[in-house]
Amino acid sequence: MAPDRDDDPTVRALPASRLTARLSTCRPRFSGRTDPSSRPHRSARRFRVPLPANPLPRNLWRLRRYLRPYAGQLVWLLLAAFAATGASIAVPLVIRHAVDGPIAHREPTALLRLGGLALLLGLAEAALIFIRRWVQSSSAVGMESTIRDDLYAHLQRLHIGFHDRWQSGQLLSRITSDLSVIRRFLSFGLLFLVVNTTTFLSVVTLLIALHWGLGLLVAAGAVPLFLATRRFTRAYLTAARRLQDEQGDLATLIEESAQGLRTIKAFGRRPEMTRRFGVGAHQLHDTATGKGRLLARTSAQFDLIPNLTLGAVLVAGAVAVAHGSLTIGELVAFVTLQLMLIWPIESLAWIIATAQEAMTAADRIYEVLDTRPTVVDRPAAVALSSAAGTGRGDALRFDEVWFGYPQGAPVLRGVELTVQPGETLAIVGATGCGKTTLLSLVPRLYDVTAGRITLDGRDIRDIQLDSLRRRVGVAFEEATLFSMSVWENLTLGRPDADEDEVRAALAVAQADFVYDLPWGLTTRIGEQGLSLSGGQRQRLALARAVLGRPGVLVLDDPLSALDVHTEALVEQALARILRDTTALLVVHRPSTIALADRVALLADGRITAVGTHSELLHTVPAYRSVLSAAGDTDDLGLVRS
Ligand SMILES: Nc1ncnc2c1ncn2[C@@H]1O[C@H](COP(=O)(O)OP(=O)(O)OP(=O)(O)O)[C@@H](O)[C@H]1O
Repeated sequence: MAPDRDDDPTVRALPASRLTARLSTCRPRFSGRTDPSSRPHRSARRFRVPLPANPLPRNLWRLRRYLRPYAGQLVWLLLAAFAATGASIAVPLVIRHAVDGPIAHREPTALLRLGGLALLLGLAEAALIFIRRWVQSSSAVGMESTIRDDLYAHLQRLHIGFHDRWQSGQLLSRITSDLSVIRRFLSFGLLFLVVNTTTFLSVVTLLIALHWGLGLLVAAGAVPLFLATRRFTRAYLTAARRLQDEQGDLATLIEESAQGLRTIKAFGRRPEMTRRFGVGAHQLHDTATGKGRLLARTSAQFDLIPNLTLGAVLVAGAVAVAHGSLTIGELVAFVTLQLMLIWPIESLAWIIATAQEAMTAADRIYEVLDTRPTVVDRPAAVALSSAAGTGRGDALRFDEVWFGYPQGAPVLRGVELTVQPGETLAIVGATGCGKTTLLSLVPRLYDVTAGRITLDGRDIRDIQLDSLRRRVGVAFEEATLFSMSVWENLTLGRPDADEDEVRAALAVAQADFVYDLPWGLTTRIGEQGLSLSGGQRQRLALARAVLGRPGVLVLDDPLSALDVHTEALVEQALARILRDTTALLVVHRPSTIALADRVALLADGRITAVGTHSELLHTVPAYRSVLSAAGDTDDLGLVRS
């Protein structure tokens, strides 16, 4: 049975417009950072997982659970496929009877009957192939979408540390092209493997039954096929993997170029990026060509072997007919049956190639699925009673907190800090000292390496994550907005928020501009909110954080992108919110310190001073120097007064 040519990856040309969608993946790669103090660039961290010495389809086999819901359909599919093969095998046997019977004895009525039977068999085969394809498409697509749902849900569960390490282009390609490779194998490759093997065995058995000597000659063709297959599988697995690695690299490059287009253009780096892309694309082209040639070489051997045996059978068959040990009808049937073996043998290289690609694709998918989330609910974790919106606030305490990123020196080294209920505490420190890191620990984006953080006296790891994150409102300096409506962006953490709450949050963040957007709150904002200015994005992110007045607010320099006038207005409104909320603010600009009741100075991974702004200004020289480095003296004067 011939594989559908459309699904043969070596046959189909890849339109350029579908490049990103089809870009495949590589394993996560990590090369370590040369400078541990610098923020790592995600694409620079790479690690390669070497191919196992004896690659086994273990992970592909693990995917069988996704086949289970389609077991009934698969049975029908196989029955239809086997029946179609049976019908096509029966035709040569009918021809044999026709040649040795009605044709030899000139009996037109019997010939007509046998001709009609052959026609019916042909029609039955066509109908069965249609049924097989119909069932095949629905089960394969359903299976693919279930695996995709699971993978996406798992990615959402995984901790931030995982996403720090993995290039998003790699994840994207796993969830798109790797799954397509697996679908292609499960729906076509596997089916053809089963059907073609069965066809081969049944036809060879029939051939031996027709004439054992000639039959064994055909069966002997399997030996060189087996040897060629062994050589091919090993080499192809390596080539397929290399290609997927390079596709992943290129996908990442395209993704980063698209995201950083403004920077690339502003710095006039277009030619350099084009050159880098050219190098990657060229390498990919060479690897793909090498892989294609490997397949072409093996396919040629697979084409040659059945044709050589066919030639040998014709000569030996003619001799057998001459000696009377074979009738002409038997020889015609023998040769017709043998012709049926050509495609199953020729397609073997394609099937093996598809299987190899599916094996590596399954490996890559399980590299993600097998990663366990490390930031999870403890078994006895409790849900917080909903105090959000009551204005009660919670006491937040950092108790001898240590934290370091993997493969880096500790960023926080025994932080001791208490934020009283309803208090606003500002964290000040030199750039890169760990302020954002400290904030990220509160909603448990990362877990502390040692020590503990408590909320109302309870270790935050003993609080259910969902419940903790509902209580803690967060806005980071880089305001991330999604390709959704303004409303959806605002209510991301509070889908149950009503219109009044949204209006109040927008008022606090001075983000009323959203009502002037073409469709108001239903306006869809572009990818990452790019159609909005930096200040507008920041105000929306702030509104999202304060929506529903969370008990704890964690804000990372929330006003940095605002002009002085808007900043003053936001500060006024925010001050009212902060009055009865426990808040931790990272502050870069001295003017924002006015929002805080107290200030803590973070230096060398520790809190080295805590007090009111004026206390620190007068008594801590390091505080003065951090602030004067961050703002002008007017700002300091403003706060001082
Ligand atoms: N995801 C990460 N993986 C590894 N290291 C990181 C990561 N994020 C930050 N770091 C490192 O941790 C240190 C503290 O970074 P952090 O962003 O917390 O500093 P910061 O005080 O907020 O800086 P800034 O004032 O410039 O915003 C830096 O050395 C940084 O390179």
